[in-house]
Amino acid sequence: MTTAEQWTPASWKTKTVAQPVHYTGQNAEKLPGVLNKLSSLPPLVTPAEVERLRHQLSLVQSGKAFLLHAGDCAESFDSCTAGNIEKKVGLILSFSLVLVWGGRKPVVRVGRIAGQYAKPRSSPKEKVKVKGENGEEEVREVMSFRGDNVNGLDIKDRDPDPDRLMSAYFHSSTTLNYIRGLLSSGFASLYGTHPRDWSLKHVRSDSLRNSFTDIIDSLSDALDFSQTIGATKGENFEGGAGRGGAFGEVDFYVSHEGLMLDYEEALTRKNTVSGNSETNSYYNSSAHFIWIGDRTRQLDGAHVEYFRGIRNPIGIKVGPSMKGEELVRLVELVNPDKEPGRVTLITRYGADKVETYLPGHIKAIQESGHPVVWVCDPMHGNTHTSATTGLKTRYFKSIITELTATLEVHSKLGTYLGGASLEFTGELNDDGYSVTECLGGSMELSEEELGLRYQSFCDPRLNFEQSLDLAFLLSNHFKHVRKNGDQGDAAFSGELYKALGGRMKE
Ligand SMILES: O=C[C@H](O)[C@H](O)COP(=O)(O)O
Ligand SMILES: C=C(OP(=O)(O)O)C(=O)O
Ligand SMILES: [Mn+2]
Repeated sequence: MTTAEQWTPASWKTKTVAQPVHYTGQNAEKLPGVLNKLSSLPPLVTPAEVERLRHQLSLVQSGKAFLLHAGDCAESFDSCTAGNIEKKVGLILSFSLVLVWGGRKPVVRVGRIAGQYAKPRSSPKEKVKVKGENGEEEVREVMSFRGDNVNGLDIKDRDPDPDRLMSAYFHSSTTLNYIRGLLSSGFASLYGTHPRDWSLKHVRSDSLRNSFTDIIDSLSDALDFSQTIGATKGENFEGGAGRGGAFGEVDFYVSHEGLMLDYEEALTRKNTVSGNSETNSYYNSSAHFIWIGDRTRQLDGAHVEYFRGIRNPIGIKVGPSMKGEELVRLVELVNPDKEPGRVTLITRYGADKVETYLPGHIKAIQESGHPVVWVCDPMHGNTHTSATTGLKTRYFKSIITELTATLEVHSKLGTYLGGASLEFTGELNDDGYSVTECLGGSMELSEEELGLRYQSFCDPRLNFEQSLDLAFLLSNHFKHVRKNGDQGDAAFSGELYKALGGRMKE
């Protein structure tokens, strides 16, 4: 292992790269020119914004705020449209509004947006059915789709092309520019939907609809009241009056998996400014927050080497194969000075595995004395292929069961579940309908309906309605904790939870 002194933005190149992308022929020749250009382009985010998020994450860690990390599994260049960005940001704002209402705590919003273009895959190759020259169907093996900044979804476009890295930069910057514009123009309060506009027509069960209606009524009343007395214009968590947040009206941060290290290195900048950021530190300027995936977190690997040298707050995905001692060594490597707000552990085991793995991970970290933010990703351990359609999907009930189980373990061990990491989207199809990628929820989406509007390029996302179901549940939980002072047991197992398919304890 190299020492801290020997870190450079390029020192990862001396290590083994998991999930590598190989450019060949002319594409390999093009790569240095593309990276050179990327390294001279302006940063997408600034050191001061990154420091602000670090600070807010340290508040999450101490239980004073909650982190909502959410968005697409994989963004695509084609879906970078004004409408889609508005719907995605709108859902994050709506979700966080519901949480703030229940928990009376600030929510730190970090979108999986403006750069989430690279995917690790279970297998580097996949088999696809194509029409042969004589019109007959044949099976061909092609490189798996690795996200728009590597190759294309079209099977004729699977060779990795470095021009896509440049495109990723410009699509990220366009997305970010529009988000900044929206939020400094009053989107959060003026153009985002008001809870009273949320339709509950999709909710199949009458009692569930009544419960949701009650929540929406109380939330809307609270909003109307605070607007009437002008409270929303005053001092708030975002630090400053009115539109004083980092992104205008409210703070909003962007994130992606830091998978393509060539790209991350090219966007790494040494900070020369002093005052509101660390002089001479290296910042990744492609996003406020980047994370290491569960497939690329090897202690002696290239990703950990790159991540340990940047100043940004980072996430680490923690799955069932992580050993307790390995987790501590990893956290030690990326945060030797035990700085609060620097490391967020995103656990993703699968609903049935939480009790087996999470307690050991929590105890190992507790004994090490490392400050971390604990976040639950209830999505990635709960993916399966639907037998009837062959599509990847997730049950809403597994998602909420993983969340409940995680909350309970944290409650028992005296740690704070600081956030949720979700794959969801508010995007609509041309006819105004939500995507159909996950099963269940209050709309009781069935296997037969999965194929109707399956638009994800990688993993299945909760749609607007299913996301609000989850927001109501979490919000209810926080309200319960606020009023009763406990975190686990009854808190997440009431009528709402049962009606939405959560697994009740025996
Ligand atoms: O988003 C996460 C991974 O990229 C994804 O779950 C991998 O999916 P795969 O198993 O289809 O490769
Ligand atoms: C790849 C992802 O997750 P994980 O690394 O946890 O599988 C993801 O968050 O899309
Ligand atoms: Mn995913």
